[in-house]
Amino acid sequence: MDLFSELDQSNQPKLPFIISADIEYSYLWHDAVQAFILKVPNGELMFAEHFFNRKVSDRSVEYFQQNDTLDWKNTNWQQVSEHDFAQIKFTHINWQRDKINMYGRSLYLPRLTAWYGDSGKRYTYSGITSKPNAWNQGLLYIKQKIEQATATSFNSVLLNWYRNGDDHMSWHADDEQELGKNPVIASVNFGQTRDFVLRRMDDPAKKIVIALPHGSLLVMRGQLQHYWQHSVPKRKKVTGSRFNLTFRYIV
Ligand SMILES: O=C(O)CCC(=O)C(=O)O
Ligand SMILES: [Fe+2]
Repeated sequence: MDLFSELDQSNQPKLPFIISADIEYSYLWHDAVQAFILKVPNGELMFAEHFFNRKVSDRSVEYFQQNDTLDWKNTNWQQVSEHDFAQIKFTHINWQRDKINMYGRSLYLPRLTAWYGDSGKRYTYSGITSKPNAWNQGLLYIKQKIEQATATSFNSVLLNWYRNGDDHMSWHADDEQELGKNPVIASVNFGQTRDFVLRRMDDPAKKIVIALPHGSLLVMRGQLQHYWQHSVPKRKKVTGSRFNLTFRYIV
């Protein structure tokens, strides 16, 4: 019996990801930050399942939805009409219902979005170029915690609000030029748990599925955006809201 290998394993929690059998990977548990570091071909992920405590996480869900019109706890946001939504003034977050052009038709994105960042930075996502909203206290609090844990500085954040399991994000890579060559992207999650799925660009059957719960942090880094795509698929059984914040550094 190899006593020492057994000791090592007993210290290391099991990685809570579903990984296709033909992906070569290795991981370690980083006790100081209570996070897994996963190395996959052409990239690295860091995952802290309980990065923000319950109090901060619950408060964030409230903070993002506070508004002058509707009781956020009892609102089915998916059913608020375009007209009604446009009348609502959110207290902290300037939520948008963005439209994109697809094959000459204008369609709503299947989620709400907001972009915050240092002034003077322009950013393009889903073909939309926008100017950032100015930082507020809540977002700066979250940013500062993420910067400490990742030893990285960020100057912008894209917020996504998935109102229920119908809202989703299609396959893409965060490979916009303004993010630089090998960006560090830190993704923070509040509200309903949703699956985040990665797949190899050269072999889309190779997948990694990560359930991202309330208060979790997932960091993507290395060459990942050049070799892997990611998505947030529909989940019919999910009825409530999920908020995702991806912190980025715009060059
Ligand atoms: O909601 C998520 O977990 C992913 C968001 C994302 O991929 C993005 O904003 O680029
Ligand atoms: Fe992305």
